[in-house]
Formats: sequence, C-alpha cells, structure tokens
Amino acid sequence: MIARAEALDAADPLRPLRERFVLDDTVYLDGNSLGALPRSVPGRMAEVVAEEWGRLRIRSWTESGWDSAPERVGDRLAPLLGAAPGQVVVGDSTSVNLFKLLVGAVRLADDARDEILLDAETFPTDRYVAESAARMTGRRLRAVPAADLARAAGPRTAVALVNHVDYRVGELRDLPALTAALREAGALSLWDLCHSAGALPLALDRDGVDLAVGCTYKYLNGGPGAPAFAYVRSAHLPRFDTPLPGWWGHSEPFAMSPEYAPHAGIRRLRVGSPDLLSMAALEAALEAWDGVELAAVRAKSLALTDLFLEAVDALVEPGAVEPLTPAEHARRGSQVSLRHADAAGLLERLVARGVVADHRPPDVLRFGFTPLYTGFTETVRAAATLGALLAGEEER
Ligand SMILES: Cc1ncc(COP(=O)(O)O)c(C=O)c1O
Ligand SMILES: Nc1c(O)cccc1C(=O)C[C@H](N)C(=O)O
Repeated sequence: MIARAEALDAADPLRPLRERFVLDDTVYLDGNSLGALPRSVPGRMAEVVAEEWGRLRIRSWTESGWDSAPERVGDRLAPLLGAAPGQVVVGDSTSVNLFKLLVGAVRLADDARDEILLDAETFPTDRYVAESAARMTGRRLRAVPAADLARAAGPRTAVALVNHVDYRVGELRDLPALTAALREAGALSLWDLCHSAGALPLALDRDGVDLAVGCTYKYLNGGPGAPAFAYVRSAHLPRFDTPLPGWWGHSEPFAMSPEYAPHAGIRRLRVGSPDLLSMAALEAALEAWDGVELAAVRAKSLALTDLFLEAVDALVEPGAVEPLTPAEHARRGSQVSLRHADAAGLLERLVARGVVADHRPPDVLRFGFTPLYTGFTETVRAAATLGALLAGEEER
C-alpha cells in the first residue's frame, strides 16, 4: 500500500503546492481545525508591522489600504466561494457573523414567517447564537435533522441555518438541493461553510444561496483566530438590516454623523475597526491559492479520504474503530471520523507518535485532509500508526 501511495504522490498534480507551507515530519491531519502556516505569511507580517504600522502609522489606514481591507480580502476570497465581487466581507468571528446574518435574515423575511429552522447536528456556537437570535426576534427555533430540513420548511419558515459539512462526522450536505427546496418554501438559506470553504468547490451565486458564513483558519489557512467571512447575495443587500450597525458599516464613517446610514453595499456588514494584523495574515495566506483549481482540490481530497478509509480497513484490526464518515463521495467532506470508545486516549498516543488529528467528545477521532499539503504516503502512515497502536493496546 505504501508503494501505491508513493506512486500517487509522484503523480499528484498538487504535490508542488506543499512547498507553499511550513511543514515538518509530523503527519498533520488537523487542518480542519487550524490550517498550516503558508510561507507567504511571515514576511508579509514583518512588513506590515515594520512598515505599515511602525513607519506609516495612522497614514496606513488610507495609504496602505487598511480602510478597504474587509471587502478587498472578501473579494479575494469570493472566487473560492463561487461568488461575484461585492458580496463577501471579511471580519469578526464566525459566531458574530452568524448573529448578524441570522437576525438580518429574519428582518428580511415576511413577519408571518415566525420560525427559524436549525440543522439539529450543528456546531454548538450556531445553536447558541440561533437561540439568542430567536429570543431577540420573537421567533420560534426548531431544530431538525439536516436530512429532514427540506421537508420541514414551510410557510412559517423565515430562514434555515445549515452546516455544509457536519463537523463531527464529516457528512457533506446537498447544498444545491436544500437551497432550492428552501427557496421553493419561500424561506431563506443561511449556510455555515466552516468545513467546506477551501475544501471543495462552492458555487454560492449559481446555487442561489441567500446568506453564508465561514471561518478562514481551517482549509483557508488564515491563521489562529483569523477573521471570518460573511456572504450576502447582492439581491438582498439593499434591504439587509444588520443588528450590529457599527460605524464601520456606515456609508460615511468619518462624517461622524449621529444618524446611522448603512453603506449601500457589502460594507454594511462591517461593524468596528478591523483586526488588521490578522487580516494581513489572511490576505497573504490566500496567495497559496494562486493558480489552484478547486475541482483538482476536491478530486485529491476524495482520493486521500478513500485511501485513508481503505488503509484503516486493511491495517487496523477489524472492529477496533468504526468509520462514521459516509462512504459515498457525494456525502463526504474532507475529513474522516472514526469512532473509538477511548478516542481521547488514542489521540494522545497518536500525537506522541507524530500523527496529529483531533478528538470530539465523547468518542470521535477526526482526521482532516488538506489537499494543498497532505500527501498520500503520510495518509497511509497515519492509518498504519493507528493500526499499530490498536494492535498493541494491551501493552499500554
Ligand atoms: C461549523 C463551525 N461553525 C462555527 C465555528 C466557530 O467559529 P468562530 O470561532 O470563528 O466563531 C466552528 C469552529 O470553530 C465550526 O466548526
Ligand atoms: N476555532 C477553534 C479554536 O479557536 C480553537 C481550537 C479549535 C478550533 C476549531 O476550529 C474547532 C473546529 N471548529 C471544530 O470543527 O471542532
């Protein structure tokens, strides 16, 4: 199997992209939590600190383009999301953007639409934010398994908040079909793309997505706590009424007007002063995508996860772990989750052996595959290490 993996690495058209990242001998399969450091980042950060902050100081807001960074970086990201310019803004965290878009969605919808639908298996922050948004707007929050959302949406639904990829088991949801079903029911779609942005091709404009959020520190490699993104379909922008109308979303922030007048475009999603250093790191990190086709990224992602599942099957004692990630390509994100009763303990021992993955309670081991830098040989090595650890379990 190693020989086959080596041949796959040798033939991999994305293999040279690995050089764009700072990596070592560790098998790093946690890019679905924190992406590796792109080589383009450190030099750019040093320059921003020394030149833009150190020398130009306040002048950088205009002379270094700091003032337009949220929408400029948004437009840089937009092609990876399948979005035309002017609909993506970068800033704040995913949680904060979820709040803005969820309350904004309720305000866009008809008053008779008195419920918010929530993907029942959602990442916790989405649920916390949705509970508060529902309370604030006087709407009922109804959690429904993702597979039933299309059927659940009806004349009372204002908006449905859905995760594109389930963070625990790595299941990919049918975004085009569910978006169309929601639209058919007259409801808005709000997609959480944290686990799909940069992992697979997205076509938000073509698929009719209304609203979307996502983070940039996973498959987009923007760095720890990197600013998140928010997408608002251009048709909704004129009526989009943000619940966080900060001065940075004003049409003329420096007019210092006592009245709030939202910017006509996506800038109305901005709130307060952007985190420029993190924004600069993200902007530099996005250079790793220069010339990269997302179709090739998806093809490699599926080849990597296929190989990992096959290697686990071949190299891990039967029954020792249970794959939770769907086998069908159309339902698989860019991670493989395995169930093991002592996932936390197993993870600790994997990390000690140079295989970094992560664990989600109570019993899930997650392995994230980042096609820009993950190789086939190391993928087999990770499965082999897992197999060896499980075979020697009694020796612990
Ligand atoms: C699906 C999903 N949504 C939201 C978040 C939270 O994002 P943030 O910490 O940027 O608010 C995460 C991960 O942290 C996530 O995996
Ligand atoms: N955002 C994270 C963080 O600030 C610290 C540690 C991990 C994370 C993560 O991104 C976890 C991730 N969203 C998950 O899928 O569980």
